[in-house]
Amino acid sequence: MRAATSSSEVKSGGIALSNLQKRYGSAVAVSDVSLSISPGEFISLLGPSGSGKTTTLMMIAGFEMPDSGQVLLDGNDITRLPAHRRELGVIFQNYALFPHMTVAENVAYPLRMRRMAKSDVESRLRRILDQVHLGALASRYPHQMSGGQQQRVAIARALVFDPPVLLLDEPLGALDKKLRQHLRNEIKTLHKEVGKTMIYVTHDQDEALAMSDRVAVMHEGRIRQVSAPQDIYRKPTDLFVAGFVGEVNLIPAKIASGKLRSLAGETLPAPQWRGADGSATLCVRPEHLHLFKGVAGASEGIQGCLAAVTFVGDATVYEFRSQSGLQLTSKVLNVSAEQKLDLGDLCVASWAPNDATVLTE
Ligand SMILES: Nc1ncnc2c1ncn2[C@@H]1O[C@H](COP(=O)(O)OP(=O)(O)OP(=O)(O)O)[C@@H](O)[C@H]1O
Repeated sequence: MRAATSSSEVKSGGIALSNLQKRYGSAVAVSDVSLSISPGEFISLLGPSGSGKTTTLMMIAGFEMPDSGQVLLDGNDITRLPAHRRELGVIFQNYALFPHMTVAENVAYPLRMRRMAKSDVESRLRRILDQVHLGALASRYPHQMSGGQQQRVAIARALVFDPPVLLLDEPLGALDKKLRQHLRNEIKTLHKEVGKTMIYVTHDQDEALAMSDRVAVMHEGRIRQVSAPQDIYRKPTDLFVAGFVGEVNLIPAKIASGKLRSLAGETLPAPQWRGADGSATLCVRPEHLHLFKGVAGASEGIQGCLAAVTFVGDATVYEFRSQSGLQLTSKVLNVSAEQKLDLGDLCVASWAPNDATVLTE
């Protein structure tokens, strides 16, 4: 028999979005978004400004109604349910704490709204404040705390009523870089501890890659790819994703008889190609592109010369210009002080076949 719980049924936090569509006037903000999120998963919606991330999150939260499509929570259609009846935790960039309430009062607010018994409020409050390391600051007011501490209060307030899903809209956007990094680790740890489904909106690719089980990359209202962070970076399936996440060299190519050639006719190292002949773009990350000095006549790769060398601390960035005018970037970690290439050196740019991704439109 299932253990007795509070009034509502226990929810496990699985979310399914099915063909969600939202327009503002004639502008399409979200177009045909479908996504299945497992209970306990940490998923990021990543994309540039205006790509539809917040609108998607707001439709899950119930603050926006889709024009068509469905939002399911644990298999139940909640598309038309008002936000306050969805019982999902929501955290915004600007904390939205009540300035005249202490930390404890802010965090306890959702429980008081639900008319929870005072003793239960106290025990829940103590537990959640400990979890976000705010136990010692319970009687402070928001203006007496740093931005990072205020954001922790907002997280505690969203978690205190034990929602199955936490929706976070750029929660670290207002903080400086060091604090962002610190808090993203804290949120990740908290995610492991509480095991809630977390849906995290960000335009910061490092944040999305570092925190998520999966990343959904959005562009112009559509999801372009949903994959584990490693696959988003190593195996982009879409030109927008390849260019948006990390740095990449994009080399226009032609495929003939399964072989890839640059437009200047050079043979390009690439994984075995089994698709149709035609045009393609070969993607190779700067850290995978190697420059070999003076090997004119090499059987694979692109010939050219070194156009710029930039020392960036942990690495050196080499700008290479091919004989046909292509500009490519190679990044080499500075493991020794030795620099093997000089400006103007003739060299061949090449890479391991499996480090390249071939994309066709
Ligand atoms: N209330 C609104 N009225 C009119 N247009 C809107 C409204 N909300 C969003 N939009 C438009 O819908 C599109 C998607 O906006 P959305 O806020 O979802 O993008 P986003 O990816 O979250 O961007 P950002 O990172 O800048 O917040 C944008 O073109 C935006 O201008």
